[in-house]
Amino acid sequence: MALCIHLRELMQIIEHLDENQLKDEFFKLLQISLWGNKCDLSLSGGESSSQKTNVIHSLEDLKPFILVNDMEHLWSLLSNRKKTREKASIVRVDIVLDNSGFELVTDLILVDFLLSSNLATEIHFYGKMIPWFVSDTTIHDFNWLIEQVKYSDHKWVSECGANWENYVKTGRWVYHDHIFWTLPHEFCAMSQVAPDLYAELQKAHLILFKGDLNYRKLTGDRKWEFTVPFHQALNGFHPAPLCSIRTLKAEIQVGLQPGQGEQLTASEPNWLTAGKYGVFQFDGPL
Ligand SMILES: O=P(O)(O)OC[C@@]1(O)O[C@H](CO)[C@@H](O)[C@@H]1O
Repeated sequence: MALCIHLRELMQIIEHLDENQLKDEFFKLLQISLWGNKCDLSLSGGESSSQKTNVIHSLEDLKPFILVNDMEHLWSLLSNRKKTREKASIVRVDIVLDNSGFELVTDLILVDFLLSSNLATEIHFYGKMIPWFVSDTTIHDFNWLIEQVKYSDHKWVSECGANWENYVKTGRWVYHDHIFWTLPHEFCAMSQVAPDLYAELQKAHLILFKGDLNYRKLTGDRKWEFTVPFHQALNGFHPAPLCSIRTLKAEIQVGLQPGQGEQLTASEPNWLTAGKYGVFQFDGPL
């Protein structure tokens, strides 16, 4: 609820924000979406992991836990495109969703902001046809959430839901299903196994991959050295510029500075799996 209210407050002033203020807000909403990925039933042992404190107030404290931070690349890509594009041209951001519930709210708020700030003109979502893990987003969860938000008793929250419904109706938000997301393939096999999906992703100007499972599939779930470049670990999967937004819950991480992984292992043996650390890891030309 607090996030929807934050978004509505932002909408009131968005036209008056200068470049730096807009960038600050973008970075805030990116981080909220990152930490939204902490809310995962696999970490809470099935207990509800809804957000009880307002995450907006914790962002500064959480910054040291971002191990790779390519948020600047995302800003450069989208803000340059906004400056140079023709008026009627499309800027498409695709988002490969992860958990439903709180994480999905943070994702919808982020992409609503992208449209409202004209950093993007169209958002394409990818959910799962069947959940891989219990909390994975399906079309049912996506529609249900929009409906719940729309019928909130709080006027501003319900306005958010009404806007989201309208985005879907007018085609500014497009939801895609594809069986590939619940097949056992790593993403570098997509162009062979699901060329239609790969071609769809190629239409994006930026693809956001949410969560740990998507990171594992992006990097082929291999035991890479921590310093291997992200680009290399993607193993030829480059449909469009992309960014993983992920808290670490599995024993895999690439693109770190020399010694960074070893230092963390020495001080916090479970740093790879506890969901305490996060990354914004970008690959692509700017
Ligand atoms: O993709 P998510 O939701 O961020 O994480 C799901 C996940 O934590 O569950 C598994 C363990 O049960 C992990 O390997 C896996 O990555």
